[in-house]
Amino acid sequence: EVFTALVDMEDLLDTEHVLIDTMQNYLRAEEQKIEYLKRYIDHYKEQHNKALEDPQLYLSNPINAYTLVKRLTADWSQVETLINTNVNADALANITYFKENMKFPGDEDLNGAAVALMRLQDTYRLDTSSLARGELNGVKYSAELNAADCFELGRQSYNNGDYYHTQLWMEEAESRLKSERNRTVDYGDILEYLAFSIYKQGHIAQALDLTNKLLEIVPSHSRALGNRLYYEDQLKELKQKEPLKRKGDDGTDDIETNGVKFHKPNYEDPYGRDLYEALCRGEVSSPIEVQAKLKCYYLTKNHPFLKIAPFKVEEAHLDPDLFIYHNVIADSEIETVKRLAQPRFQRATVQNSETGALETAQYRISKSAWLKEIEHKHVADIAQRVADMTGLSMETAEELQVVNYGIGGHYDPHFDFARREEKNAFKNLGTGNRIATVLFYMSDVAQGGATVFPVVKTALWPKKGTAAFWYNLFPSGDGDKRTRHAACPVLAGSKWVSNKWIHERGQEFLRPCTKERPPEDLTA
Ligand SMILES: O=C(O)CCC(=O)C(=O)O
Ligand SMILES: [Fe+2]
Repeated sequence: EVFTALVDMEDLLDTEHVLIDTMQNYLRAEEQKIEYLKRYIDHYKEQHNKALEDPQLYLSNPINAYTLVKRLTADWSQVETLINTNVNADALANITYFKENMKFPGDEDLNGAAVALMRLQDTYRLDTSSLARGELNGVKYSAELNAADCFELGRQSYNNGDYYHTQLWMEEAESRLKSERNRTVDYGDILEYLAFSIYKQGHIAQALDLTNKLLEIVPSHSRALGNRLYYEDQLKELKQKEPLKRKGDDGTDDIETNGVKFHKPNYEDPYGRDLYEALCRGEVSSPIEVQAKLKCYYLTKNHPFLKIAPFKVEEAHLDPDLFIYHNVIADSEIETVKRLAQPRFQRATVQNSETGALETAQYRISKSAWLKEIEHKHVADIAQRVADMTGLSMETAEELQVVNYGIGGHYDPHFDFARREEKNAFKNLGTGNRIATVLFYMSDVAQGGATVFPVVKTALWPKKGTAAFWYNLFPSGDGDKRTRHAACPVLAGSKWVSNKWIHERGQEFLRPCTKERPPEDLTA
């Protein structure tokens, strides 16, 4: 699939270019064919009308007698040949060839791109109409969506069983359709999807109203007729039951009405979705007393060279410590890393915590590749810099991972270390767990794409050339649950990062371990 990384999408523009050319050539050939046929018919008509003025006189002329026969034999066979010429055969052959030889998105891509849009809509609370106008948080980026585009987004959501977004997008399609002079989609189709998605969310009376509206337009619509009876029956049944049921007294925050859940956001649960999304929107931060203790400083230890060119370090959180290093990767290094990684990009995988197998998942959408130090001086320099930044040994560190996130690309909250109960691949490496993470930001991101730490309510915003650094483990070797973090969906722009995962072995003297165990509720 191509939608998972923005760089791969660039190839699609080449594909589109070729398709436009093909279409244009085809159209030109069709037009020429029509042009020839028109010329023949003009000629036929002219001669025919002349003959009709005085048929006998016309035919008494041997030339005319001859041309009449010719028109109906030789000329006519040329007309037939022309009519039979398949100008589209060439075009079709071309298209088949391109489909095999160029990068073409498939249904999976269309679905992935639609799901990504829905994720953005939810995370960033984008209102459907603004999105349809091509606006993201008040910034206009693109052309508008027409009714058919909105309808397709609704249809994709419907196929995914996501009736909430089906309703939003079908309603948008309906409102857009009203102002379209050349209607791009059938109103009846919209109503049908709308009615069913509303029914699926538990609003039977409303679904019935919409179905009746559809039947006013298409009285013989057989599915609608069937649905009307069904909805009427359901309503009768429901009337006999208790109409309202309130949940929420049992400790959950969801209120239920006729089987439909209304969600009341909870920004206090560090493992909940609401806090994560609020952090992505930049609406939540750590308490002001916590922020007041944060400092910026120059780091000069770890390497003699740092006395001359120290690292600029900014504390983003203390205990657990999260550091930002400014200007630690050069543009030229970034270019090298991107250039080497891109041809090797694979859809990023995650480890199944039960089986230990690597697999793709909806909760991590990006493309990634791994680079070895021997491949390029710049890759080796970056590893050395990580050693200088952290004071840790790179002996057992993983290769440099390079990542690009596409439309709505993200990585849901996770730990970088392997938890106690996890079957993990690190065991076989014999290098211990991932003691620390260094994450380089290799691009600015226009909107979205923060790295967020819900437990400590901290968001790091990507800035090209900076890097984040934190320890995943306590000195005891226990995983620090407070380091749980996520990559928020990219709303606009392209996000490139690379990371170096540093392992335990080799750090015994650099970060001595302690026997003292942290409290049980902070470890995993
Ligand atoms: O891209 C980011 O901001 C974070 C990525 C991350 O957490 C990871 O790759 O483990
Ligand atoms: Fe991570």
